[in-house]
Amino acid sequence: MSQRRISRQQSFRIDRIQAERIARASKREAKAEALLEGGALGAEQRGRIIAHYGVQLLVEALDGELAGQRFRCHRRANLDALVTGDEVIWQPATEAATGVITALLPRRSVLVRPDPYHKLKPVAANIDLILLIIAPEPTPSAELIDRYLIACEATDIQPLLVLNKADLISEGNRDSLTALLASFAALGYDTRTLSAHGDTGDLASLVAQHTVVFVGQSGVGKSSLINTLLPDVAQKVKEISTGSKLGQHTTTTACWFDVPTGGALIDSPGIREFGVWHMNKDELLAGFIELQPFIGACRFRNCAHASEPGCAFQQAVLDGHVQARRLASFKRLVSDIGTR
Ligand SMILES: Nc1nc2c(ncn2[C@@H]2O[C@H](COP(=O)(O)OP(=O)(O)OP(=O)(O)O)[C@@H](O)[C@H]2O)c(=O)[nH]1
Ligand SMILES: [Zn+2]
Repeated sequence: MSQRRISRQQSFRIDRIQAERIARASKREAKAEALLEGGALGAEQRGRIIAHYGVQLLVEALDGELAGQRFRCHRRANLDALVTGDEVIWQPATEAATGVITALLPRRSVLVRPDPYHKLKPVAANIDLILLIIAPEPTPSAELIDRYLIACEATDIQPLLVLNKADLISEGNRDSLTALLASFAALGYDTRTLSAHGDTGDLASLVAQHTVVFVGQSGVGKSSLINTLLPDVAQKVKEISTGSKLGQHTTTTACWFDVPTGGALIDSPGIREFGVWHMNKDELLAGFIELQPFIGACRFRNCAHASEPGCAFQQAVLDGHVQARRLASFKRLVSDIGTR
């Protein structure tokens, strides 16, 4: 992936948008402080961020008599960025279905992506399973899968590699697809083969036990899988991504969907692109889990893992501990960031 270069004109635009954002932020925080000073708020309790509505956040109450109900909330000034999936402390206000968020509870995981200034911004929190979807068509690229997995490793969220469109497996592609899945299974990644249009295997029960996101390249069947598993949700995601109901602010922010059978889905166009974002050299290396035991074992400290004598990575390939394709992929990704 190449970093986007920002033209002068674009950068003025970004500065203006940023200034507007700051102005809006101080306004919404002033509102939260006014509500807090007013003193007419209900008891502090736990809630979860479900979506962003422009300056307000939609919070679902997690405890007590309000559990399951949703409240449009302002946020205190001193809070860090809040994202969908965050668990928070909030207080209901006197106006119906509104409230104030006063604290962010610790995150179990967070997905981040770079903003136009290359600063990493959180986009969703507390996800515990990434469903990385591939399919016979579009033809899967092992290197693209590597990149998604690197991004997963950087988040500490468990990935599951799912080959969708099993009905399109034929004599012509069976061996290569089987080998592809096996090569990632050999690294320790869990895999599934299923079909959004047919047998979805244990996907429903997996989703029911987790907070999941679906990622993968365009056309692999993410929408179809969501549609098969959660028909109501698929429709809502569509409305959000076209911005038809909730306004333009929601087009890039993630939304939380409770799954009727348990578990939840967080989805947005931005999240679906997860994994093709910028990564630095340390993250790249950390993302190749099978290389970890060999880090620091090369003879030369600045080893490029090419043809140097005493390269532990090359030796690991010769010894059958590391796949040659994966080492080549790692080196290509490192050289890509070096030339940007
Ligand atoms: N044969 C077959 N086709 C499928 C299956 N799942 C999805 N498709 C088809 O693949 C195409 C793309 O599916 P989508 O669900 O739109 O893919 P997506 O990953 O959501 O694509 P983006 O929205 O572009 O990210 C559609 O024509 C689907 O009908 C499947 O299991 N079998
Ligand atoms: Zn080396």
